[in-house]
Amino acid sequence: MTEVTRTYDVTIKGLDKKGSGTATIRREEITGRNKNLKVSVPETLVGEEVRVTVPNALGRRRANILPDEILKRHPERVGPECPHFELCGGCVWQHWSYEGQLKEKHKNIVNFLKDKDFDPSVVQPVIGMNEDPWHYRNKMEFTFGKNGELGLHELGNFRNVIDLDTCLIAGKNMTAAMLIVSDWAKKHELPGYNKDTKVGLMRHLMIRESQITGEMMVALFTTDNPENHSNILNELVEKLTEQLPQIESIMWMKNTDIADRTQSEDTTILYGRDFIYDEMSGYKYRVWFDTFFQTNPVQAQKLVELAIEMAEANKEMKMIDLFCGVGTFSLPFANRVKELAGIEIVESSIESAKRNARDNDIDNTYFLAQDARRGMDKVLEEWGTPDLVLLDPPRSGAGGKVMRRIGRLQTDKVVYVSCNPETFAEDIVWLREFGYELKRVQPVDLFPHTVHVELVALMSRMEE
Ligand SMILES: C[S@@+](CC[C@H](N)C(=O)[O-])C[C@H]1O[C@@H](n2cnc3c(N)ncnc32)[C@H](O)[C@@H]1O
Repeated sequence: MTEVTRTYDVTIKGLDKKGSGTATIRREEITGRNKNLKVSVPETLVGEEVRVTVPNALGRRRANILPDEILKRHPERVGPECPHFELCGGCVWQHWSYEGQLKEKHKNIVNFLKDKDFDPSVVQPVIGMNEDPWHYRNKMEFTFGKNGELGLHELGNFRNVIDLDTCLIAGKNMTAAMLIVSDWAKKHELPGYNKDTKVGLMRHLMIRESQITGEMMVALFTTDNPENHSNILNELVEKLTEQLPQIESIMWMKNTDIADRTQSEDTTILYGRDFIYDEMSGYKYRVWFDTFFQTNPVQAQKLVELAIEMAEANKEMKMIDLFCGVGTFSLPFANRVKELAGIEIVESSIESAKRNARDNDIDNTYFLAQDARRGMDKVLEEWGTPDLVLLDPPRSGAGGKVMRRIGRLQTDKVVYVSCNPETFAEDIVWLREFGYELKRVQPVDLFPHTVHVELVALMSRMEE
């Protein structure tokens, strides 16, 4: 029998890493043999019965398909708040009650730890944004579509852009700025960049907004020089600054690289300066367009407070802040310890960390721009041995070499801040080998309505 487009009713059995429901469909192929097709069904929940239409796809073993209909609803299913939810790839769990999302995030952490034989009872309930889990982001990157749309990528399709008129996770002023740029670009029929043909002018729009100082940055990423568009740029600057006087930086970036990233070969300041001031935990930071700065400041501040509490830092201690970025943890810690060494691979972040320390009258820090492993060797040689290590690696984790290096130091405590429970669980296996015990894991939800979760964990050296 020939395989054709067919509709199936399936039960969602689990969730994949992207937060989509998963199910298996047994179906007859052209050869007459029955084969399994694994389907990922976004916007569904475990236990739900859903109807899906599977397109004709011979020999395919996996498919990603939006549901036609939910036949049996999960009790925690809620109506999405955002009108763009169904198509927009920005947040994947708006159909799930916030409480349900937090329980799932907790369960994921517990499961990753169980897999590595850690005691899961040390995992505390996730600290969420229960009062208001919306408009939490201080940075957004929007994309221009090839037909002039401006918004976020379509769910499961990076070629298409959803033309947004609202975004419920972005700060409200950020949406207002996005709409001003969107109207301006459409009025002047500025062509969006086509990723296939590599032709077109407008690529990305980055907006930053400090929730404390209120300062905003608007950065346009394009394929051309601003001089070729000078007749329409004043209009944009006037509109933005009239309606949003808190904007302190408007920039035009030229980016002709094929990589689909917000990077700049040549930056032109159209208005104000090339950075904004932000604040976190009471410390002042300069934030450039390419600075890694925690995107949910309300919750990030909780991470910092938890790390301080777990570390029990005191003025006798020397500590290393590994993967320190611009110093989000370094500055508050530096005021509590004798000396702090920060290590980070991105040179501009280290320059920024040094400047942030100076701006905040902190003079007991030593910052080094180097990769974590070599940086540790150099710090130990030139600066000395720490009494405490704090690490906050990227999603890929710190890796065995770095973790063994930390383990060999035999500090009493290691505080690990993680944005990926899977790599966190893999990394801390190494510390266990060096005699450390997992004492406490406190998850914090920095990204409501997405699958991501952060955590702070305390590892202590076991008594001999
Ligand atoms: C999750 S961020 C944390 C930054 C900082 N702790 C904060 O909260 O702002 C991870 C940082 O690790 C840095 N990084 C990535 N790979 C690295 C490596 N191999 N060695 C050192 N730093 C690295 C990134 O540039 C980034 O700043």
